Amino acid sequence: IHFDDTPFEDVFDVETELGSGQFAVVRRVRDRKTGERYAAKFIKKRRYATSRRGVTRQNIEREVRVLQKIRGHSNVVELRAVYETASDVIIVLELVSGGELFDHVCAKECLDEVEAAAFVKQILLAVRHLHSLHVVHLDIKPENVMLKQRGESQIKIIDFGLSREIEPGATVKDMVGTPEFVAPEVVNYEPLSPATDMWAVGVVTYILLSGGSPFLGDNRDETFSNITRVRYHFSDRYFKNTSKHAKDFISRLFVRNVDQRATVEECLQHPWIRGPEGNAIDIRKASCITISH
Ligand SMILES: Cc1ccnnc1
Repeated sequence: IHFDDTPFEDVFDVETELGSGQFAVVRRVRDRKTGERYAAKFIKKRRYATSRRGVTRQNIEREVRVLQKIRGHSNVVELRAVYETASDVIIVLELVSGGELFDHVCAKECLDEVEAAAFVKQILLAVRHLHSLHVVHLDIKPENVMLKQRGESQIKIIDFGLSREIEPGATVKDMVGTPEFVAPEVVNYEPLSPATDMWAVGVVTYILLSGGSPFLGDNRDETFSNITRVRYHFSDRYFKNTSKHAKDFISRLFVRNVDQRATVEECLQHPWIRGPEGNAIDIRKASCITISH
């Protein structure tokens, strides 16, 4: 990828803001020469070691290293270039403009199993790609999954700000992630692993099928207590007509013991994903192609 010293402003016109976080803002930019549009993530650099503002160089370099390592999968956002100014590091990414999966779900309140399974299958394919490279995402949630194009079914995981490389056998302990999506080992400050991502896939699946969050409490401590006690249920209101395959898929992920929790491979082999639901979008796509002849 690009690392030469051409100033960012000489190459791109900055257009609209796409999103912002604690120390980063994502803006849509346009390459003046080619007209191509990208998403540029401006990460504020930490000025002094003692400061709590901005991101440390170590963490910025980790995100760039992960993005470089995982390039080349259709469900993972593509890194295009990295620039640096006095105050920011600018990560130029492929533009994913279909909106958040979260908004797509909200628009429908919840999805039918066919559509949910097709989205979950793509998330599993992206997670399998990460885990095969010994990368764990550690912040899988609907806000970090976007539709490539509006009205299409291809999704991309877009944010790797908390991701890290975990070599097999190495242990990482950190209190990272978004409370309602974190696994018991995160709450208990025990070693994190690829299994930590799989718990989050369970939470996303539960939300896609019901519109509700399985462990969310009235406050952070209650949420954490629900998680460590694996306290959730399939309310009849949303799960009465949900297949037993879908419920079994989720139950295999909400397992406190990381050694017994389903892996990404086991999830991809699960009947709910391999069954008609998991492939329905492909079938539907295939059928609409035949219809359009
Ligand atoms: C927010 C975002 C991030 C990456 N690519 N497109 C959009």
